[in-house]
Amino acid sequence: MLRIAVPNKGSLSEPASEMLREAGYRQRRSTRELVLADPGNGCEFFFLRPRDVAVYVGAGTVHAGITGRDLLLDSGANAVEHLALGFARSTFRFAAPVGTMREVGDISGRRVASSYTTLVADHLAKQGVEPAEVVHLDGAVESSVGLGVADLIADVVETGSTLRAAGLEVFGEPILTSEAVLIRQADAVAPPGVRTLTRRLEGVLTARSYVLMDYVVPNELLEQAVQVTPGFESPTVSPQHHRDASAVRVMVPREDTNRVMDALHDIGARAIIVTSIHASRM
Ligand SMILES: Nc1ncnc2c1ncn2[C@@H]1O[C@H](COP(=O)(O)OP(=O)(O)OP(=O)(O)O)[C@@H](O)[C@H]1O
Ligand SMILES: O=P(O)(O)OC[C@H]1O[C@H](OP(=O)(O)OP(=O)(O)O)[C@H](O)[C@@H]1O
Ligand SMILES: [Mg+2]
Repeated sequence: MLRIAVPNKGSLSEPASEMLREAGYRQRRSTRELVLADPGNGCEFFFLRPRDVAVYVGAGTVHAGITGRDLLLDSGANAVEHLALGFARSTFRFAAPVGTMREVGDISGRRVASSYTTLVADHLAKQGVEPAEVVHLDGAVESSVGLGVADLIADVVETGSTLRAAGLEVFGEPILTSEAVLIRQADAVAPPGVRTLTRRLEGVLTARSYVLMDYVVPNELLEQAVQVTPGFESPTVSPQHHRDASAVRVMVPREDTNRVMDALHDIGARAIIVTSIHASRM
């Protein structure tokens, strides 16, 4: 039985379960359930605190798990990133009261508050910067400067609105860009179940980021049209029965859909139809 750890709370929890559901796995109905068997897929899901996922995966008591890249790096666990999952995207940054700090060197001799103290201490050590102290807080880190326990913070930034409300601004280069990731134990060969899980999640990522495009184009314009829609390897081209034209079917990045339709129409393609992909195995 494959054991998979899934965040039970916070920003990662809902989208992680949604992605697993899309990949064909059973997911819990109530947030009170902490373990869920999915015998049809030979899996068991453990709903754990997002911060603890890497600890279990690193110890080898579960085979894989979903967590944030930032949480994985902060954990120091014997686990590695296996597949980036494209949700809960954020940056991890230093921030200080507006107009007070410009670069990472300004942190020397200052107190930095964070929920990710290992990540911050490692980063500063690599930069050769010695803070006075790295203060560990559980959350609401933006309030720590106003309340006088730190001079600056290092925290997750998405829109930046929490920072602004606290009178803080980011400075220096981003420490990290993070997103949800599938992780597995370091230096262990992934069991077959993890390979299936990975393929299924990759299938969801493809279905989310590509559409299927069909169009009809006169044969003398086919090469021009195919240059606009090269697909993954090569588009599928079928002859039209009554005309000197071809029907083309090809995958197109979802974000390019309208630009590509306009370009095809300008070339002379017609009957351009876009379909969402429900599931895929590439
Ligand atoms: N506003 C946000 N936008 C995107 N990702 C976020 C945001 N806040 C936290 N994350 C990501 O979620 C993960 C943090 O998990 P955590 O359990 O702290 O979630 P949370 O949303 O902060 O919940 P809580 O603070 O209630 O425990 C990290 O990978 C972090 O990068
Ligand atoms: O840039 P923004 O869009 O404002 O988002 C970033 C904020 O979201 C998270 O906080 P969360 O709500 O998880 O509270 P926490 O600090 O208690 O974890 C994170 O810790 C930041 O505070
Ligand atoms: Mg949080």
